[in-house]
Amino acid sequence: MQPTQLIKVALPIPLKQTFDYQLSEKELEKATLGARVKVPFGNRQLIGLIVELSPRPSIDITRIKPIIELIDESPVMPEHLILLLRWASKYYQASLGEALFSALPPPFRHGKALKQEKYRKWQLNTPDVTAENLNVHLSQIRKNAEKQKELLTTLSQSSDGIYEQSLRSMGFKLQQLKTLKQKKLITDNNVIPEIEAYKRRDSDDSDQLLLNDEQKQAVQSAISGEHCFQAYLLKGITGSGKTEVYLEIIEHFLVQGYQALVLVPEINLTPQTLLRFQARLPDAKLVVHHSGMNNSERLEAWHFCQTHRASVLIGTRSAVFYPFKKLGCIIIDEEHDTSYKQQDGFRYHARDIAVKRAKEHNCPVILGSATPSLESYINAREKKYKLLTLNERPGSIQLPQVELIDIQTRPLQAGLARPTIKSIESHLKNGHQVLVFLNRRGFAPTLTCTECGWIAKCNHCDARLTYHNKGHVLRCHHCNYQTSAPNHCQDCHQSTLKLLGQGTQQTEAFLEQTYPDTPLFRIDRDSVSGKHQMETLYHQILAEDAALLVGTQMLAKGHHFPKVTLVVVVAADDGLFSADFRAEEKFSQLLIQVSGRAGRAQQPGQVIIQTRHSHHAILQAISRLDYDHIATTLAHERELMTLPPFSAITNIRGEGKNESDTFTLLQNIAEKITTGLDTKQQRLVGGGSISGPLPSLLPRKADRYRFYLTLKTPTKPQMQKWLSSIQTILADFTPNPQIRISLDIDPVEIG
Ligand SMILES: Nc1ncnc2c1ncn2[C@@H]1O[C@H](COP(=O)(O)OP(=O)(O)OP(=O)(O)O)[C@@H](O)[C@H]1O
Ligand SMILES: [Zn+2]
Repeated sequence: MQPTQLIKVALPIPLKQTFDYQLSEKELEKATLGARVKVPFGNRQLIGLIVELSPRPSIDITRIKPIIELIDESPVMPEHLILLLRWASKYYQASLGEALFSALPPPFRHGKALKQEKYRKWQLNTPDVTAENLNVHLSQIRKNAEKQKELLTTLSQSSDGIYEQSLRSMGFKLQQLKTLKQKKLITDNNVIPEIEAYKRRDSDDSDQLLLNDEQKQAVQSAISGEHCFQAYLLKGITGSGKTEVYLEIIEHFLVQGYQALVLVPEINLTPQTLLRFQARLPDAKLVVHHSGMNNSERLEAWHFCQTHRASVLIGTRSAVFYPFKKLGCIIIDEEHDTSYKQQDGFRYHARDIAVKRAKEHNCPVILGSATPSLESYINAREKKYKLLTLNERPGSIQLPQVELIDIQTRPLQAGLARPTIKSIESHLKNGHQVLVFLNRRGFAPTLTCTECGWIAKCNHCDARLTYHNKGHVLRCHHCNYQTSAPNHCQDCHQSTLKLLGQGTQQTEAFLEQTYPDTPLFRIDRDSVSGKHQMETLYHQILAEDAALLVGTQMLAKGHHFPKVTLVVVVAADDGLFSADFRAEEKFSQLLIQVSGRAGRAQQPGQVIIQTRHSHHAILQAISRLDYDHIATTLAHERELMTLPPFSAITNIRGEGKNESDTFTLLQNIAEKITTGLDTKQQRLVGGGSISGPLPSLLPRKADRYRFYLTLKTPTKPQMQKWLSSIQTILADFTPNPQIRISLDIDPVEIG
């Protein structure tokens, strides 16, 4: 066997290496990088991706097994994407195979064949067969094979071939094509259908808004670099028209024949967003990617991007891995949103990958937000990203007035203070809409006994059970355990049970009772399932005048409800005090986003934030909607404590059924890592430190105990060096099926 008949294959398994297989000569002719193969692996058969042709063998050549089948004759994944995922799998310490296969649409993972006929063109086998000598060849075809003759004649009339799809719609069969090919009369090749160039529309079109000066300036800066890499942070207050800026930038690149990738958090990929893009870019071939799509939709979207038949892809996190022919720009909307971080399996950060990707494609990337992540904030401050700012809302629209109402000593009704209720009343009376925000579903988060202090807790998690009035049940929001709600205390058996705290159902019940004639819409994960329902609700809300909207962040982020003039935050303090060093950042981002839903059209907006800590500096700054102050303060604190972005961290998580075994395993890993650091390595990793094991924020979830270790180094490259040197240490801990160890690089959440 020649080494040239070998390939390296990445398999969707946690093992980090790639595997050698051999091909027959015939297979070798057809094999390409990025094509799939079916291979034997132990006593299983797996689908893998070819990541190297003719490599040097990594094991004794006689032990290399042949593949079972070559599935594709053209790549399902282009080379540039394989390179990107190779980098990402290294950075995030995942196996290359797992990274590649998590990027591919699911049907590809299961070995489904790539549909080629749409793109296959057939023509005469020139120069042997031509229109001039056609009769000679026709006479070689069997007399009664009329269809074959007709097919050959048809092909002779087209100089550059005919798509297989067109031939089939003319009534020709695949078998006839194959027979003529066997006779060497015709040939086929895969071609990419041309797409029409995008045409800029007249600027007097009604869908196109006249940008204000700030917007114009932002667009100008972002397109001035033309086609070369530059990251921009578009910091624009809520309702300042960031989307219009994105659209203008995208159009600039479409006109030049480029494609655009737009990443949005799951919650923002609403039909309104799509309509807005379609209305503004009517000639753009738009495709979407989100978790609710079925397999064939995903496959089609993938094909369309790969062949440049789609010019704009709007998608959630994993859209960052779509193949593009000619990528012109990347937009990351609400770049601070933590849903860009994948929280299990291949734990990548789509924002960071997108920036890397823009570098590879040599194109600009625009990160937009009213409340940028501290990472991007600092990158802009250090001039790594160019800062573009929008400080005003277009037209004469003002930012809302924010008022803090201290509820420490006030009587509350269903969590609402008297002045809050009064304001709600006055906005409703004026025919406006009120959005009541409460980041907790269910009726009440705690059921307790007033006699003995018993609290209803989940049997499987370290968490309280939430009472849901629908069905009179207690439910765990972490593992979905559910039980019917007791009428007596489970400890002292007295009927002295009491519900504490508010969830959306309780606020809904109270408001429904108080304003029986006002339409009320509750929007949370229990009441709204799926995009269509949200879409219907959205239209109903738009059609109403005075109305009450009660909901969780599902309602509070990214939406544009023009009639909402009052936003009420029922309980602001959840999340202000937490062991998570990012808690204050996330808290401020959410509250400023929620506040930004008020007064987005002509009517001025008002925001009421109820809190028990109205003097807290963060809440004070939120009430001025002064995110800059918050970001600067938090950045200063992080710098003092050398926390990210002023250092790099990695969490090594352990999850197991037995608490002490899990703890001990992590402790042993920590010890091994510490003793493994000789002085030279110490220098290399900049005196990196390791802490823990500590219990996760939720120490037990679904009967598994969770601990984590934290590695910290001054910089990301140092972290990368350290991680590659401790790989063998981690691999040495024989995989214990009872305990799962995973690495989370640049984590956004503690456990
Ligand atoms: N130049 C403009 N002239 C008039 N209206 C505009 C202009 N730019 C944007 N708008 C309108 O302002 C509203 C808010 O714009 P958009 O949704 O783009 O803001 P945003 O910055 O993305 O807001 P958020 O971050 O709060 O989601 C929209 O209704 C939009 O049509
Ligand atoms: Zn639970």
